[in-house]
Amino acid sequence: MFRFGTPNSSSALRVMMLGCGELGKEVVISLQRLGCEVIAVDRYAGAPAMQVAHRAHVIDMTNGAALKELVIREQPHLVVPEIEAIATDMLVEIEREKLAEVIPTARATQLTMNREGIRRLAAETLGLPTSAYRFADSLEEMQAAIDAIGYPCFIKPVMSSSGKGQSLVRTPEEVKPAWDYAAAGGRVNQGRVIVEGMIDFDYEITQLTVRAVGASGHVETFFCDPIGHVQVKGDYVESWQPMPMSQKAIERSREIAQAVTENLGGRGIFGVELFVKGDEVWFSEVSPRPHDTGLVTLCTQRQSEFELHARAILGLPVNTACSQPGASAVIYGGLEEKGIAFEGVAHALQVPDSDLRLFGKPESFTRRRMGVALATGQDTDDARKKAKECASRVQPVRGH
Ligand SMILES: Nc1ncnc2c1ncn2[C@@H]1O[C@H](COP(=O)(O)OP(=O)(O)OP(=O)(O)O)[C@@H](O)[C@H]1O
Ligand SMILES: NCC(=O)N[C@@H]1O[C@H](COP(=O)([O-])[O-])[C@@H](O)[C@H]1O
Ligand SMILES: [Mg+2]
Repeated sequence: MFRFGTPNSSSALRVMMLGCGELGKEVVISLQRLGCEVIAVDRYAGAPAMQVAHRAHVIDMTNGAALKELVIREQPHLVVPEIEAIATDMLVEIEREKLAEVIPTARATQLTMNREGIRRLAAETLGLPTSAYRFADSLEEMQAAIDAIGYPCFIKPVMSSSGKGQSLVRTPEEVKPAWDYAAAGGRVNQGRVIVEGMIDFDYEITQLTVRAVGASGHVETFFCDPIGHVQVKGDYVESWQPMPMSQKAIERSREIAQAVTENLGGRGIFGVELFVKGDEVWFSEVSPRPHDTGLVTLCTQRQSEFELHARAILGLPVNTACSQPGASAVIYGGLEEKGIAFEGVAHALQVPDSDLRLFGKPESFTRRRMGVALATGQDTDDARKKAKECASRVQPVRGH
């Protein structure tokens, strides 16, 4: 389907990454290995994926005009969104005018950048089980929504990720602070929130689902083994694969993942977030791109989620097999500082079967993810212990 060429020549297969964090960095490395020419774009200079791309641009990706101008100038074959906060209406225009192919589809990026779009699609159009939910544009409306849904419930800005602006509200006293926090924490301040009833799950998983060209010559659906994870303040701190599940829960998870990803369409990997209690499964949300909890696949799968994404978008065959149990543990910055350093790296890698990724983000924040420890083991408990030990030995310190 695509002609593979030589980067920086007229035969190049050009891919533009919109968003250049740790997830994009690994996708870019995979694309580079397949000889693509990669153009990295983000809102700040020196972002992780920029450091491994052919060239980089710093623009406001929520500015549609700036985005289109850059696409016209760079003429990528593929545009690959890596974050939600992008002018997705412009991606629709770019797709319609055939300026580039948008991964997985412009509509998928539009629906998933806003919690309202994907929630209404999943619950109302596809009839999938989700938490109870309502949307609100003011504190008064939010209070009314909470009165209808009941405590405890989650408040989230409609546009946010990694738990930013998210609160768990248990009592009436916590309502106003949750509204204020949502207004401050949304990636694009819209002043609109979703109120979600709390699902009392046993555990939660990410069902990585790949839409790629299969042996039939058509796009088919492929599933990875489930990934278990632990979230703190709405952000993932630990993940492991494979997560043991009942056969029924696995089947239900895959049915839900298939329904959502088929509707979103296109090619690429999707991180379908699900809550599980016994054999019952609820849909939470979906990323039409690699998922942070899927960093674990760097040590567990024949082809990591990043390699799978690169292959799928390029029309190449994929293999979703998990070859060994493994785990990942996040390394946070722990300090507010530019150009930080990391101590204890050699000591960390003395943990048997461990590995590390240090993302190279130019600036550290206390709760910014700066790296991840990976480890394999006899089983996921063993791997989790090793990954956590490895992560704990890495000490972010002032760089000067
Ligand atoms: N309705 C809910 N019931 C129970 N737990 C929830 C609910 N909503 C969110 N959570 C908890 O908070 C976590 C983060 O929520 P969510 O995925 O919606 O946030 P996010 O900002 O999109 O995060 P990310 O971008 O990392 O996926 C969930 O993984 C889950 O642990
Ligand atoms: N849950 C979504 C997620 O993990 N996204 C990843 O975090 C980066 C932003 O990090 P930053 O906020 O540290 O710049 C994004 O670019 C992406 O790689
Ligand atoms: Mg999530």
